Parts: sequence; C-alpha cells; structure tokens
Amino acid sequence: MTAKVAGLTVRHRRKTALDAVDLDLPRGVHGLLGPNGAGKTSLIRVLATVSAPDAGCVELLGRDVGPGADHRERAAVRRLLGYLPQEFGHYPGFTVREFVGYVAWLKEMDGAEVAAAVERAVDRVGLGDRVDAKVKTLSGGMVRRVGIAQAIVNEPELLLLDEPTAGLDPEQRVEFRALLRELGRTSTVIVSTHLVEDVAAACTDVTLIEAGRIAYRGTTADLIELGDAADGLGGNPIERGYTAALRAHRTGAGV
Ligand SMILES: Nc1ncnc2c1ncn2[C@@H]1O[C@H](COP(=O)(O)OP(=O)(O)OP(=O)(O)O)[C@@H](O)[C@H]1O
Repeated sequence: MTAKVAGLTVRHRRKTALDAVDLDLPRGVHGLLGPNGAGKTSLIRVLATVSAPDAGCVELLGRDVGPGADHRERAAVRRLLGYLPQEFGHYPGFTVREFVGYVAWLKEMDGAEVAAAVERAVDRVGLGDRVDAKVKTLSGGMVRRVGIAQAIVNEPELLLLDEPTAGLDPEQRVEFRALLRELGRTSTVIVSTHLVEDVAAACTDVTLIEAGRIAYRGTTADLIELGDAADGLGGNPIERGYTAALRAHRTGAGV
C-alpha cells in the first residue's frame, strides 16, 4: 500500500479533527469527500508530512513517517511527494518557470533535469504559453494551475491535492480531471474536493469523511449505485449516493 494510516488521531486544541482513522490507499486516484470541517485537510496535511498526528501510525511509500519516526525517512518521502495545499502560498514576483523551478530545487531534484521537468509540468497544466509570465499577472484559476504544476514537477509517487479544482473554470476542470486520471496510472493521487463531479469523472474510489471518522469507503461506481437505489433524494446519482452514505453513517445503519 502506498499510503497507510492506522489509528490516526489529530487534535486541534480540544477539537478532535480525526478520530482513530484507518486507511489503506494503493495506486490510483482517491477522492476525499465530506462536509465542511470533516477532517479532510487535517488528513492531507498529515500525509504531506506537514503536520504530525497526535496518535497513530503513518506509512508512506513503504516508510514509517509516524510520530517518533527518523527524520531521514520523512525527508526521503518528501522528495517523492507532491502537495497542493488548500491555501497555496506563492511568490507573486516570480515567473511561473522560476517558481516551479524553485519548488523542484526544494525537492532536491537533479539540477540537470530541472529545466525540462519544469517545462513538462507547466505544459501538463496548460500554461506552456505563460511560462515566463509573472505569477502576479495570472488569473486565480491560472495560479491554481501553477500550484498543480509545482506539485507534479518531480513526478511524485504520492500526490496530495487539497481542493485542486477550486477556482478553475469548467473547461479547465474537465482538462484537469483527465490529467488526474493520467497521473493515477503511475502514482497514488489523493484529492480532497467538494465537487462530487470531480470524483465521478476522475477518481477510482471514494472515502467519505464526517466528523473525523470514515463514513463510507467504496468505488466510485458503488457510490453511484447507492445513489441510483436511493429514493426521495435530489441531485444526480453520485450526489444522491453521497447523501445516502452520509445519512446511513449518521443513523448508524451503515451501507
Ligand atoms: N488550526 C486549527 N485550530 C483549531 N481548529 C482547527 C484547526 N484546523 C482545523 N480545525 C478544526 O478541525 C476540524 C477539521 O478541519 P479540516 O480543515 O481538517 O476539515 P475539512 O474537511 O478540510 O474542512 P473544509 O471542507 O471546510 O476544508 C474542523 O472542526 C476545524 O474547525
């Protein structure tokens, strides 16, 4: 398994954001869904090795990076990771090329490979013609795509994307979902999103989180089937599946 957590608990002061979560995620594109405040960002931040859990085991790409792990293990994993945070900090005065190149440097990529890797990542997000534009001159959706480019510049084995489609227009979202499917063939991609359409179009399976616990796990097709079987709920099949799975979890019925 590429990303595995067991008994993962994260607290923010007295608030328990994740409550003893167990999860095994192999290669593929995994959608993380859940209401606001469910714990999606808390999970992604632990997987990105940005925050340390309060309890539990974390194994990424076969290395133990949980509490008490050797910092060299964490450093080794970070080189193979790509991460787009929800709030993506960038340097407005940098050009796209400079910024993505800077991230490649932070990831300790081989200097001889950086220039080509930057061009490839920027091309893949459809910004090839803006590679020498300053980030501050780009639209919000374009900046988001720069964020995706910096996350994939090292061709990560584990790619973590927190709300990657926020701010993208419909055409860009469609293109981005195709890119996700392509990336999922060779890496483990974990995408947090509020858009069930992202999941329907790009994810092999879905993990639904609510109040720090796993409310549902299944393939995207399973969730759609659940929606097909649900009566009296609005929306399209996957939206209905989402609602049905959440309600079953809340009433303790399970699905
Ligand atoms: N720095 C913090 N300090 C205090 N509470 C926090 C902090 N970060 C998150 N929380 C709380 O932890 C819980 C989980 O938050 P998290 O951001 O992981 O959820 P989320 O599923 O990503 O939410 P959203 O969909 O709104 O982005 C929420 O109740 C949130 O208010």
